[in-house]
Amino acid sequence: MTNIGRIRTVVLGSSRVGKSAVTVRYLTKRFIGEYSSNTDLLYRHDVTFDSVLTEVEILDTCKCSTTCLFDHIRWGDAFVIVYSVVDWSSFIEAEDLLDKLSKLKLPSYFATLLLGNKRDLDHSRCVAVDAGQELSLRFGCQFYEVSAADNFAGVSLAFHSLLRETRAVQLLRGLPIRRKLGVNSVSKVLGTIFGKNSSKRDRKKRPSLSI
Ligand SMILES: Nc1nc2c(ncn2[C@@H]2O[C@H](COP(=O)(O)OP(=O)(O)OP(=O)(O)O)[C@@H](O)[C@H]2O)c(=O)[nH]1
Repeated sequence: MTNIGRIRTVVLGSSRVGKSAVTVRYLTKRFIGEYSSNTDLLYRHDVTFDSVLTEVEILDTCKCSTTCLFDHIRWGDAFVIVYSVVDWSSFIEAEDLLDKLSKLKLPSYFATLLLGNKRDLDHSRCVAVDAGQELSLRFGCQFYEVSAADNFAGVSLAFHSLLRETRAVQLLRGLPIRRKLGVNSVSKVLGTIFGKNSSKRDRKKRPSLSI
């Protein structure tokens, strides 16, 4: 099994949208109704998927200043932006967070998941699924709607999907930069190898082996 290192995940969003609920649901499979915490909490756990062991750190944030938000953005490789489907203002805040993220970090350095929580409260819903989908398309991030209260599978699927993408982003960033060859350059290289493009003068210069 290969260990490719660490993924730092930050869970952001308005207060009371269920940031702690989704984090704890993902980590323990349990739903705990009330969390009394007014500080950020850092969790660590190891995940194995596709036979690769990865150390995952998850920072469950609480409301913080702009400076502290910038620190979180700098720190993270993966971001879960949570809103509640029954709270329109939390959706607006999610949009604002996505905007800040896209302005402060290069796309090759992170992956993002937009997570609409509390879908079990469908009767009081004020954020349509389409609105979430459109927002995620605008910012090129993943999108899931879940209920931390009702369902472990959805939360788990959403986190795993984000972690997979983050790992891919990290792997891509680790690749050596190669000079990109355009179509013309490729045909030129092939022509040089097979001698099709070379002029008469060039042909004379080509090394030849006489026995
Ligand atoms: N119905 C329903 N309630 C939920 C769900 N997830 C969380 N809650 C409830 O929403 C409230 C807030 O949940 P938290 O997980 O503490 O939310 P938070 O975003 O971490 O809140 P802060 O730490 O205050 O920012 C609690 O009463 C939870 O029981 C859900 O999926 N469905």
